[in-house]
Amino acid sequence: MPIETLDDLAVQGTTLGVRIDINSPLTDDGDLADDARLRAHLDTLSELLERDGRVAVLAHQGRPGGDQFRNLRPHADRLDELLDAPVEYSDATFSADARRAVENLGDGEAVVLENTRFYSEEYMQFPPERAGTTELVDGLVPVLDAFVNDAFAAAHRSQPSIVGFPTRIPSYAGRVMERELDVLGDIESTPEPRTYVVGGAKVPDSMAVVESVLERGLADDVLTTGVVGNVFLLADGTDLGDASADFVYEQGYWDEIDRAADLLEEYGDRIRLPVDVAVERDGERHELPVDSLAPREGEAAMDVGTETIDTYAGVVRDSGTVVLNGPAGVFEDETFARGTRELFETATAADYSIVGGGDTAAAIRKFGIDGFDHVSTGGGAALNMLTGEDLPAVEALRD
Ligand SMILES: Nc1ncnc2c1ncn2[C@@H]1O[C@H](COP(=O)(O)OP(=O)(O)O)[C@@H](O)[C@H]1O
Ligand SMILES: O=C(OP(=O)(O)O)[C@H](O)COP(=O)(O)O
Repeated sequence: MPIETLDDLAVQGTTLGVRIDINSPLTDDGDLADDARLRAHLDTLSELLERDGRVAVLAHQGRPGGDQFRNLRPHADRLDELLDAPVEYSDATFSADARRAVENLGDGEAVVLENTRFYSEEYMQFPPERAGTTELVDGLVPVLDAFVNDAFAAAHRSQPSIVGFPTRIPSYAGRVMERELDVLGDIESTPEPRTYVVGGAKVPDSMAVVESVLERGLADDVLTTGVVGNVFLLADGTDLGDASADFVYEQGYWDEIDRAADLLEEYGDRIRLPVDVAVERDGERHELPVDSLAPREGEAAMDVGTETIDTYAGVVRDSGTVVLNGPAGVFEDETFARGTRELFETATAADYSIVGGGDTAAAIRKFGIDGFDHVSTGGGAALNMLTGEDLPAVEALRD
């Protein structure tokens, strides 16, 4: 069944729940460090407001327990600056206060409701029917006429605010969702050979994708960087030192080492591991080859090393298609930004390049890199889509 879009929605005077993904890097003070994801949704939001809709924005920020798990006030303030319409902030998500804030909207006005993940069920995965009976959905449905899902970056999560509303009220894809589905829908026709560069810190997501693209023969090469690369190195028997291993353990990713070992056994010829890594020693970047690693106490692998960058860059340059998700190191710290900056720059040289992810997009903007064929708002979502997997958000809009 085709998905309905904003072209199919009579917007004027209707109250819309609009799920967007403005999950962004924050400063230590909780301010926005990058607003790329907010800007990405401006088309959808301004269109709905110009068409005299009443917009209740739903969004998440961070993960429970993480240092990026904060309220959405800075996001609301920034949207208020960026949009040509009044945007209020409500510190409630689905309570009577939230409903009041939504009911008080006039035509062409918006309110940003509080971080959906402040509510515990929102961080669980449910089948759509069950998601449609959660408190969040139940609480808001009485004050909404329709739902718009523009949160492509969270489309791989079967969470209440993503898949619940379409079981209850008419639902539509926003402009970001529509564009991403168009561009990413057809990976099998992109030029070969295809190289997937996976990095960043969301190891289970990356592992699932690596498994899928190798199994389906979509990837000719998988280049591992970031924490993902560290996990593969640990799986390969490299002693990365306690600091790197503790980091993986603290994130709860210990099982991923076994998974990486299985993947190396089955597809080792197509998976590349870093041959050197960078640690901080005496306040400076210090590179260590992995075959003679001697990290000292407290030294964690924070970036891929120069030899790895050069080898990977060669593979990337010769690729027909490069799909890239996740920074190669702790790019926020200039000492460890080299791997990310150089690999990302090289990726623009491939015949066809797709990059995605919140932090990935932030890194691209930080380093001023352009020339990618498509910069997706989603990281995990884009990769999932590129594996041919169904995205729960899209299935929910279809049903
Ligand atoms: N070796 C590393 N050790 C610790 N953190 C890392 C390392 N490499 C990358 N990171 C971190 O990964 C984070 C981004 O990961 P992720 O959220 O998976 O990316 P994206 O949002 O693009 O999908 C960044 O904050 C970066 O500092
Ligand atoms: O940042 C996101 O995904 P990404 O890191 O894959 O780009 C989305 O907001 C989804 O967040 P989640 O991975 O905590 O569910």
